[in-house]
Amino acid sequence: MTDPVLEVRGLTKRFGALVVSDAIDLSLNPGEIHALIGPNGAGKTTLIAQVCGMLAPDAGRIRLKGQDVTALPARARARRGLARTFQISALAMEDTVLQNAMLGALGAAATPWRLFRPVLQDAALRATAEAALSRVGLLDKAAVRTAELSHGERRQLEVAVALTLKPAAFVMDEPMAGLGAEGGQKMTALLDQLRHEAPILLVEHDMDAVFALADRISVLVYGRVIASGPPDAIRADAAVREAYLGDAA
Ligand SMILES: Nc1ncnc2c1ncn2[C@@H]1O[C@H](COP(=O)(O)OP(=O)(O)OP(=O)(O)O)[C@@H](O)[C@H]1O
Repeated sequence: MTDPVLEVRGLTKRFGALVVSDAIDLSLNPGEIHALIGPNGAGKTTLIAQVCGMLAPDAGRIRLKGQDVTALPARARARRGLARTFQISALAMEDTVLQNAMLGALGAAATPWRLFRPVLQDAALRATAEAALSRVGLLDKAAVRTAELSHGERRQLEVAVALTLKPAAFVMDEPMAGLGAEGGQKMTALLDQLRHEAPILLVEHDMDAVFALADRISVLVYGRVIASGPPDAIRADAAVREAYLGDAA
């Protein structure tokens, strides 16, 4: 069996008496989209925050590419290839699409001497940025000011910036939020392709997208994973239907 790219074992987090992550086990394998679903307040955001290093767990371990990263801050995890998108948008609206992608690529290549060079003339950075833009279908907008992009296009650009980091794993927080039907379809098609670049841990409320995309789904209720498996098994799971999906599945 292939080793998981990302592995969570026994992750536990309490806020006072409230157990928000209750001994959670979770893995992300190469090439897969693993969706994390659950009702509001189930603890998805808190779990993701611990995985990415914004919040320290009370107990448990997190491994990235086999290395224990539990004690590392978010930036160090990002440098090791954990790419989080969508929750925090860091796009510079006055810069062009290409400039945003190049600044992302610069972060990935971060060596201090680069700061003394005219960054935007750096051919290697430019090539990395253009490849990422092409991957998400935005290369024809490279010269456009980011403020002029549609909401959906900005989301595509956020994916491109994450791609310039040459990620080992993506953590995506509600990529479909705020996208209309057309934007949602585009994003679904993009994620479908991206899983081959790096596996995706996907938190998403849009059940159509989740069931269309996920190789595996884990269902979180009151901080516990109550079921984990392929979409068909989750759809048929009596406990999941009762706790969460209702008639939606
Ligand atoms: N800093 C905090 N202090 C105390 N309680 C918190 C804190 N952060 C979150 N919680 C509580 O932990 C629980 C889980 O919240 P979390 O935001 O992780 O759920 P979620 O599944 O992401 O929900 P949603 O789908 O609405 O985003 C909630 O009951 C929330 O009120």
